[in-house]
Amino acid sequence: MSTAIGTGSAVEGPRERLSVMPLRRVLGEVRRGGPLGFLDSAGRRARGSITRLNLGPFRPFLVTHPRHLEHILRTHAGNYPRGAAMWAALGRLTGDGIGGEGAQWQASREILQPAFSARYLTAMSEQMITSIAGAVDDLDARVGPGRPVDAGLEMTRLVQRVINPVFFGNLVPDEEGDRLGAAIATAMGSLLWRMAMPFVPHRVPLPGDRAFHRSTRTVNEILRPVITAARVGDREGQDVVTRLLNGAGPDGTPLTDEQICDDIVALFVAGSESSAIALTWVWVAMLQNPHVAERVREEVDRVVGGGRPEREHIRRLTYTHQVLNEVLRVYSVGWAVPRMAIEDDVIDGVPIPGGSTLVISPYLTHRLEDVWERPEEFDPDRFTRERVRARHPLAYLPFGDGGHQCIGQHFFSQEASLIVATILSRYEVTLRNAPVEPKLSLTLQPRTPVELEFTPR
Ligand code: HEM
Repeated sequence: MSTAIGTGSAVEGPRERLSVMPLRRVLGEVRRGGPLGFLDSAGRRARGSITRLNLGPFRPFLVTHPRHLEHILRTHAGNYPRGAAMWAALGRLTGDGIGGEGAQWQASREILQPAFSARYLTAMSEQMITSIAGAVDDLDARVGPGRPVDAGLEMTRLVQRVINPVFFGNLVPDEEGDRLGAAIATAMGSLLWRMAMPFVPHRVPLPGDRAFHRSTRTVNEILRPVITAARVGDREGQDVVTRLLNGAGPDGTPLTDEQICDDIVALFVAGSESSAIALTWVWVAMLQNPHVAERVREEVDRVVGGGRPEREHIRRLTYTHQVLNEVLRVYSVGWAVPRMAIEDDVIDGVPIPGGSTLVISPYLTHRLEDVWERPEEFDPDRFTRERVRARHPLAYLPFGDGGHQCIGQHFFSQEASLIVATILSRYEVTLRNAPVEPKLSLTLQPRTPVELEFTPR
């Protein structure tokens, strides 16, 4: 067996160049194991080679090997923008700024990036800690022995409380922030049909259309007055709304209210649900691996002690961060990252016609046997500094890579470590419904609601 991919940048290619998965095999695998069973089987057969999936009228290339990812996301990124047809529907909700491509995207990215830099987030950590402590105080009233709660709902609440000050400063009360998050989640869910059938014209009604219009009305009702109020304010805050107000588009003119709204919604869409699901997986993974949970708890006790976490604890929670990394390896919430080839190209000897869709799958890259030893095993020690350095940089990409790499990765890492530390320093946590299996949707989600029991320590 070749091990070259696992040893730094000397990357050996896959055994075959191109494999093809015919429609009858695709259908057979979906019938047997559902969409996730199909994905697993496609990954096992491909073993890193580029695979053409025959899904009827839609024939994307599935790409998983780090060397091929480097070609698409780094060295030839100009030929591979976002823009796969299925994503066009989402554009109705998120606009053409940070959720898009081209000059407007670039302008939004430049405005927003400083609000998510490690440096700024460190400065914001006190506020994050206070938001999390407040949200965990609220949780206190609902939990106790024999009173399990739905982890997905609770993690969503926590994530929204953390987002609120960073996005809106003090402009939106928590309850309105929760209502906004819920409306955006509904709008996104209601687009599933449009994403699955991008060829259906908008004048033809599809399920979800009404819910989409209702929830986007709610989003506007909440956001527009906030933007109007911020416009006439002193505009000195560092929150996302103020930064967008003070920023400019590619032609140097200020962003319109609609563009600001779109960028805020795009940030919610990209950051809120993914973080809540990832945090839900954190509890599942820890509690299904008690030796890991024990090590995390021991670290939290040693670093944080009995009180509230503090800013300087964040970087000292090294094992906790390794666990977060391993969770995102095994449970890659963003399991697919689509791209579109503009012009004909050749990747590692495989011709890619212009106009093709390519689906990069971090979920499958994170399971390549030539890169990861015993990939099915949950082992946070894969993320010690030395072992990370020894791997190809594109062997691990839960937050994507290249120009569109996730803007919120430090945000997630900081909020997640603080949430885990705050909860573990106050409660014993148990999982009531193990084992929890994943299912494939727009994101990789738990198949059933995750029930957690919190017992005060
Ligand atoms: C566990 C949590 C998260 C995961 C797994 C995740 C995953 C990803 C991935 C895979 C991409 C790349 C998409 C592409 O290349 O097309 C991405 C982009 C993005 N993410 Fe995240 N994300 C997470 C959290 C967040 C958070 C907390 C925020 C903001 C608050 C955020 C905001 C964004 C934005 C704005 C983009 C688009 C960046 C661009 O196109 O320039 N994400 N994310």
